[in-house]
Amino acid sequence: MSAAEGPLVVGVDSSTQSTKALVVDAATGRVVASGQAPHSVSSGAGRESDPRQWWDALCEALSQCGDAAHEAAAVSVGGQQHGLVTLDDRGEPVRPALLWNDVRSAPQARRLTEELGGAKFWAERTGSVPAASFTVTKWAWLAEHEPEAVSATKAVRLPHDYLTERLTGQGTTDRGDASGTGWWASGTQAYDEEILAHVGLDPALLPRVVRPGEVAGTVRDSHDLPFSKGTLVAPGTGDNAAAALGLGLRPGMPVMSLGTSGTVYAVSRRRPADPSGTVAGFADARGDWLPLACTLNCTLAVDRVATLLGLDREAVEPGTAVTLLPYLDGERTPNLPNASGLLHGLRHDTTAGQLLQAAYDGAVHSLLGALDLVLDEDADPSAPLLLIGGGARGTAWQETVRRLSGRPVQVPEAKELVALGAAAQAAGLLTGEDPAAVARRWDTAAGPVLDAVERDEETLTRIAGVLSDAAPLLERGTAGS
Ligand SMILES: Nc1ncnc2c1ncn2[C@@H]1O[C@H](COP(=O)(O)OP(=O)(O)O)[C@@H](O)[C@H]1O
Ligand SMILES: O=C(CO)[C@@H](O)[C@H](O)COP(=O)(O)O
Repeated sequence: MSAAEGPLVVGVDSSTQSTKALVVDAATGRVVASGQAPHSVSSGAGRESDPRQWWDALCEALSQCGDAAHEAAAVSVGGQQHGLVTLDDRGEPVRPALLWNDVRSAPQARRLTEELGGAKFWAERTGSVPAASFTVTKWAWLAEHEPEAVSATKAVRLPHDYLTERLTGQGTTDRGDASGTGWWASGTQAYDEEILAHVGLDPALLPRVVRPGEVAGTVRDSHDLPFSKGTLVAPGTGDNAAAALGLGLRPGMPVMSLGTSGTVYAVSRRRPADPSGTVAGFADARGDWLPLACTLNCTLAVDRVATLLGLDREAVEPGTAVTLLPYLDGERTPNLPNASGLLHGLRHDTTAGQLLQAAYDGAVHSLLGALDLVLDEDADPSAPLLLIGGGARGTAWQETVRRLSGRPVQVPEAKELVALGAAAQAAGLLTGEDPAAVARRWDTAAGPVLDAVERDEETLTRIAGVLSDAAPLLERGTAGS
């Protein structure tokens, strides 16, 4: 492989299932080395991971990159959003982190919304109506169920903050990830002392919010760190905000990400505030906004249906009249945290491949229902939908999105847009450039565009009908759940 033309930077994506690291030539965007290592997530009632696993996975992913990682001049960490990391006075996790897809805090989400002025108050104040994913609801759940853990907590972090702090020794976060906590006011762009006081969280336990383009710190002097001492550390951000950087997004360009979570989002110049709660009014990692809707059931849920049917994930068959709402983990969009999966319309002649197609349709329907809401009114409706995340590699996902959206679909050739976005942020620290401009210079969004096909309104209407008719069942949940 030829020598790099510019300094090397490292971008990290610490997502739900694994950590990916890329070593990138800052001059050209060429990926010089890459690594990946998995994490485990608890099953059963909650979704938890030990943050130390993320660190071990980061070190493993970087060791797969070889010497290149040690030569990096700057690094940035993107991470799964919302997770509640509680640290003791030695900086060790008090308990495993409560992840974004843990729905146990749904009652606290409802209660907090009511106690502090309702959905409109929250949307105007923080940009979002808190669902069970938001960190503030997890803190309230912990206070109620494990008060001893709350007493032992001396620092509260998000997943990307935890990793950044292990590199620099300093507690920092950024506006993108802070905006998913529920205790960051989007109007003032600062921690919201009223909300914090309401949930009994001392602001002194929270990390400093580093500004876009500011250095979060430098790598500490310690022999067991995977970088050289003094390497610059960028603010990092949440994984969706990192992917927005990695695509060099401009307002009006819609993205659909298919991973453990499904997300749809776009960059906006206007601060979002959706009192219906469908759209989370996140900040992006630059200075704009990132209205976003997120589902809990995406690739893992559809893969699970394929496994149950004994099928390869691509073995879909057309012509289904079956509706499958794949809410295996409860759901956030629509907001049905107690829901489970639901099947309707099964006949003697239904094939396994049609059932699998119904699972894809159900997962994509939830995301498309929110797409128009995350786009500004003046966005071009014919702009291609950028399809990213692990699922974007799959033909069945691509074709389902194309058929149900009626839009052209662009699949970037670059696989790891979150890690690339983090790398672009690290490169921006070195060159002084806007990270999104860096990504555009690297041409990271380039990839084939699949032409639009006529939108399958019949399927969308059928799914919406089942969803509406089954609402009481989906709200109630199943016995024992
Ligand atoms: N070729 C493929 N076709 C369809 N799905 C895929 C393919 N490769 C990976 N996936 C899916 O991608 C998911 C992982 O995507 P990723 O975006 O890395 O997830 P996360 O960021 O949530 O950890 C897996 O659940 C898997 O189902
Ligand atoms: O909760 C959200 C967004 O609000 C999720 O998108 C998480 O950020 C997890 O992302 P993945 O691990 O699925 O990429």
